[in-house]
Amino acid sequence: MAKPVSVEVWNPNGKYRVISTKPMPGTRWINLLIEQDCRVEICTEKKTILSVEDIIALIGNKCDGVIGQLTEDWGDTLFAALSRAGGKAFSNMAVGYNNVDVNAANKYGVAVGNTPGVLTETTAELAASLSLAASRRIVEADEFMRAGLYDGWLPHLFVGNLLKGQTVGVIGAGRIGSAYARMMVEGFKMNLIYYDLYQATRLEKFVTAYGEFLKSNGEQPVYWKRASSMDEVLREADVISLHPVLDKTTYHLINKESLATMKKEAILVNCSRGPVVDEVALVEHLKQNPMFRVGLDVFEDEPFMKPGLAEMKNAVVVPHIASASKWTREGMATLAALNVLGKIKGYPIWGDPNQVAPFLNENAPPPAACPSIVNAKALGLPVSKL
Ligand SMILES: NC(=O)c1ccc[n+]([C@@H]2O[C@H](COP(=O)([O-])OP(=O)(O)OC[C@H]3O[C@@H](n4cnc5c(N)ncnc54)[C@H](O)[C@@H]3O)[C@@H](O)[C@H]2O)c1
Ligand SMILES: O=C(O)[C@H](O)CO
Repeated sequence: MAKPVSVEVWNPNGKYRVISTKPMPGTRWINLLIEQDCRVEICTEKKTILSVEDIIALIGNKCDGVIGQLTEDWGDTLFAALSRAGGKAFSNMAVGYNNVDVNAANKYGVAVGNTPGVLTETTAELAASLSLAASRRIVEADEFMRAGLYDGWLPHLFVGNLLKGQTVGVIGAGRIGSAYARMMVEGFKMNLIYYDLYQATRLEKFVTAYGEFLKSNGEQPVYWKRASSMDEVLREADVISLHPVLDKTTYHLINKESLATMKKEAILVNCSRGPVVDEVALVEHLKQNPMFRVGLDVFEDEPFMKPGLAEMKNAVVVPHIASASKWTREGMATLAALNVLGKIKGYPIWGDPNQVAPFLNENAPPPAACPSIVNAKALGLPVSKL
């Protein structure tokens, strides 16, 4: 039998039992659930990553919905347990849902929510931060300073790359990739080359208009290009940032061969998912090419790094914090809670998961809809007319 798991309970007499596998930032998400007659149980176990057995114990015999995390393995076993407990709703507190077997959820009729939009700018800002940290060698220089090694200005000390006028490459120009591209183009006047399965029309229009604005001010304009292959981006760009979903088509998209295609002094940033990069090949490439630099927020075997990565001076590494701003994390919690609540209450699905602002307005009640359910079509759930 699974060990009991410690929880904090809110509104013990609520009609619907909703579980959150982790404490989440803010209190709005808790209040929204309580106002709609939910008993909210928040797992307070100390261990960071809950096992499938821990979550089965949390679900118990009666559970209407679960808010879970990207570190959890939501497959057949958990959806079967949730379904047995009468649950019909699950939401990841994340936009990515590669940890969720959506087919298994469909089999048990469980709606799967995610949290798009609210983390777009925050995540893009971290990708921009990593681009700068890597190009200007900020972490290396900080370590040098703290080690007491600075004994005076030198012409060669921590020389890095200038971004202005260089080319930024974006692989996966969806919400986050496009927001990052705009920051790099507008902030640093970089040219853009991107690769995506779909045309990023709004992004193209933005770069065209910004280029015209610069030209009209007598400045060097910026340009964009949609690449016909990922290799074109790898060959031409000076800074390359990865923003695709993780699926079969993007697993090890960056590998030994693709790394060899990139410029020797290029910068690679990954704020998508670790397995998009073959990390063993990356470590080898970093060893062979000391002027090649990376900024990584995500890792192939989180929470671990592949051997050798931690020793590489040309790598900047942070622990999957790209969406970690207060506003975003509270908003993610709210969207996840409203996905679960909406399904429990039988609400329809919000028409455009890219426009979630009405759910985030603290001064008005949220719309009676589920903000983002990824398997809405498969489950035949109705779309809101709001
Ligand atoms: N590090 C973090 O904390 C963090 C935060 C938020 C999101 N993410 C990751 O970023 C991903 C993207 O989020 P988003 O909101 O921008 O999603 P999105 O769906 O708006 O964008 C993903 C883009 O990837 C493109 N794509 C899919 N397959 C591709 C391929 N084979 N080659 C090139 N492009 C491809 C899609 O067409 C789409 O435009 C999420 O799925 C998640 O895994 C990570
Ligand atoms: O997919 C996501 O949302 C991130 O990885 C966590 O913010």
